[in-house]
Amino acid sequence: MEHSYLLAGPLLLATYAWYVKAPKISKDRLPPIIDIPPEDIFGRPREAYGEALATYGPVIGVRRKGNLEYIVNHEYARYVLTCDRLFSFEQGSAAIMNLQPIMALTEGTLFRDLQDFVRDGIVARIDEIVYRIWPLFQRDAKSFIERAAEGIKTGQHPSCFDHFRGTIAETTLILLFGQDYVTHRNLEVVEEVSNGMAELTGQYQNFSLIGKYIPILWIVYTWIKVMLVSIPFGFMRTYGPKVWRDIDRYQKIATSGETAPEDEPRNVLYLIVKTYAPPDGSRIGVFRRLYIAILLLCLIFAAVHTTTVVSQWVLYQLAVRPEYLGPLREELSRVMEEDETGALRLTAASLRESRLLDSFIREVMRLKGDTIATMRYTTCDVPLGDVIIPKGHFVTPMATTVHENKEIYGEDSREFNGFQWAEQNKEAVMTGPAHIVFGLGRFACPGRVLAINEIKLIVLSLIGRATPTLLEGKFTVSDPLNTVTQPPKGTLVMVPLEKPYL
Ligand code: HEM
Repeated sequence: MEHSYLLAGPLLLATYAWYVKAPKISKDRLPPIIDIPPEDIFGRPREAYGEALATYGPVIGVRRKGNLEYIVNHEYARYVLTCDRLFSFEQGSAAIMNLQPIMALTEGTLFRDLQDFVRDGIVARIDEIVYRIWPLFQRDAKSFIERAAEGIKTGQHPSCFDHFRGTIAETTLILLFGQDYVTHRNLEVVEEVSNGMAELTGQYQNFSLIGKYIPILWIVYTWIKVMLVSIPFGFMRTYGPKVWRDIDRYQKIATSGETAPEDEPRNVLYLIVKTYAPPDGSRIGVFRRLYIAILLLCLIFAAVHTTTVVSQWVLYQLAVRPEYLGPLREELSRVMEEDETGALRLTAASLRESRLLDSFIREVMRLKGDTIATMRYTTCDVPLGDVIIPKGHFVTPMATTVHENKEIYGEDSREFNGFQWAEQNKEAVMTGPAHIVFGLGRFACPGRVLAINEIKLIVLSLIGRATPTLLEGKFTVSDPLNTVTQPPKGTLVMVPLEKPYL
């Protein structure tokens, strides 16, 4: 063939591409790839992954929703979650939540910025926040119990999840933007955004056949629906003009030097504007404003959905364990404080004192069956014991092996013991190598202090007025692979107390 030497270039290129792509790790050092059928992954993940780990060793590879994921058991959970140099939180979380385009646009700073704003804008002010939000929880608990009492007569039971998602949405709105944003439409949009982001990040993917079997199609569809329709036409249209004006207003307040720190607006948007105000006095630019919108959207999503879900797990567990109600109500009467008018209320100090409830919440979170909840991504080939996980892959600890580890929790590790953590001084917000509900290490959930306080407010304001029961006497797990963002399935019925505590 004439000029056959011309083929040499493409051939060399192909050989080079093959060399680069081909794993440089010898086959016997790669973790075993285990074929777990999708129906087991989605239907009985704890057992399916647990059996595979027990049979093939502490690190296995499993294909799920189009990705090869490496799963580790309790032995390596701490190492994987805390060694950021080898296992990237940012890349893992962005990819698993379908947020890579946003990460690319924000040059990877998104998660660190979220951490900082939650820490400085929320956690540092938790006492004042609880004082501010207690009346909302009181109001909504009261109205829920009235609706529940009506429901007992008519058989139309109100949804506790929807009701308190509204309360948490309102709290979030106040904390992020301030009281003057609280309108019916704005609240609806917060809930829509929270739902939209939940869809975008795959929280309902396990319920959809396309999501399970043709994940790429599902991702493209939800991206278009949420990013091109819900967010621009919902969030941007409703909040955009006011947020734009407030950024200008806040920038003036932050840079004028005329406002005393105690008179500055006390919301996260102000803190963000103050942080990003250019030192030369110029206006915050359009791209920075877009980034601020992304931060706020992520915070809405992180703050509303998961907390509401966990509050439901706690209430459903209380409904099937009525023996815990007496001590918890006693604790409620003990920790309530009198305000300046003599009325009883819960404060941040009362919530810190609610040690039994704190312990109960920790136990519910430990045993609710989280499986794949925290994600990392290898930044290089990483040796783990006898195997090497190749660069550029997802790695996740199987949370059930951590939370039910017999070496730590004893032979009865799956037995529910609601008050054990009060005796052991382990608070619900404390993370550790044997408790990874909020993740672990530098990127552990920054909002957990707020979340636990909100859950306590919901539970105490309800059990002080009524007794939780379940219509069918039991609940089921709606998505066994996703207990973090899916509430249990069942009908919660609150039976009003004759003599309420509140
Ligand atoms: C019970 C409720 C909640 C649960 C179970 C939860 C759980 C988690 C988990 C597992 C992570 C990943 C940690 C890791 O991979 O190591 C995370 C991250 C995060 N959470 Fe939460 N979370 C909750 C509530 C909240 C709330 C109320 C907020 C905000 C106020 C929040 C803000 C965040 C943020 C911003 C991140 C990303 C971490 C970062 O930027 O470094 N979370 N959460």
